[in-house]
Amino acid sequence: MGGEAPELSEQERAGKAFPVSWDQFHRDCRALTWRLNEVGPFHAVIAITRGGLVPAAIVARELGVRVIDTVCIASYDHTKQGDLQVLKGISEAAMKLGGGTGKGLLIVDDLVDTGKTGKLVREMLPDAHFATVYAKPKGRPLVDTFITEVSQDTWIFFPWDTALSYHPPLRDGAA
Ligand SMILES: O=P(O)(O)OC[C@H]1O[C@H](OP(=O)(O)OP(=O)(O)O)[C@H](O)[C@@H]1O
Ligand code: HPA
Ligand SMILES: [Mg+2]
Repeated sequence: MGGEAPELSEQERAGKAFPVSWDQFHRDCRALTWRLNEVGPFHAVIAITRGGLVPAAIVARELGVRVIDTVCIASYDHTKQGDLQVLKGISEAAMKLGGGTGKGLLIVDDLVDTGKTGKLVREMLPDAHFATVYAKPKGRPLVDTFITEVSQDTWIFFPWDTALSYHPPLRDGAA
């Protein structure tokens, strides 16, 4: 009977919550672009889907880059990380722009956590510049430019994954 404890999701293990609003996310993406503007110019932006699509659009708009490609990777099923699956690689046209190694290309993602996703994309484009909006300590060494670091035991809630909802008063036991 019943002995096994239910496996905790990464989010449950994380413990701390870091909710990000659309407004905050937009400001953080603009701050990221200020830093990237010192590093570029870039021939193209490569968004790691799906989370990288939103910052990639904002960053590309600010930098005036109109060539945007995707690398499509699935790993987290809501909050649990499984094996990484590359559903779509980098296009031939973007590869050509980066001279086969990614030189002059800008890879964008919303965050690095363990760094597994970033590592895989870096292997595809070793000379590209890798930027994320947020970084956790384990993944941080993989990133060239980021804006905000949060602790490894923090779960970031993005605005496209969340909705406003009722929150009970502290007096009634709200955390
Ligand atoms: O550093 P890691 O531990 O690899 O985690 C970071 C990756 O995880 C999330 O993507 P996810 O796989 O959940 O897919 P999504 O972007 O489609 O939501 C996030 O957008 C990063 O791409
Ligand atoms: O902290 C996180 N928030 C949202 N998605 C994620 N994918 C890996 N880590 C995270
Ligand atoms: Mg992602």
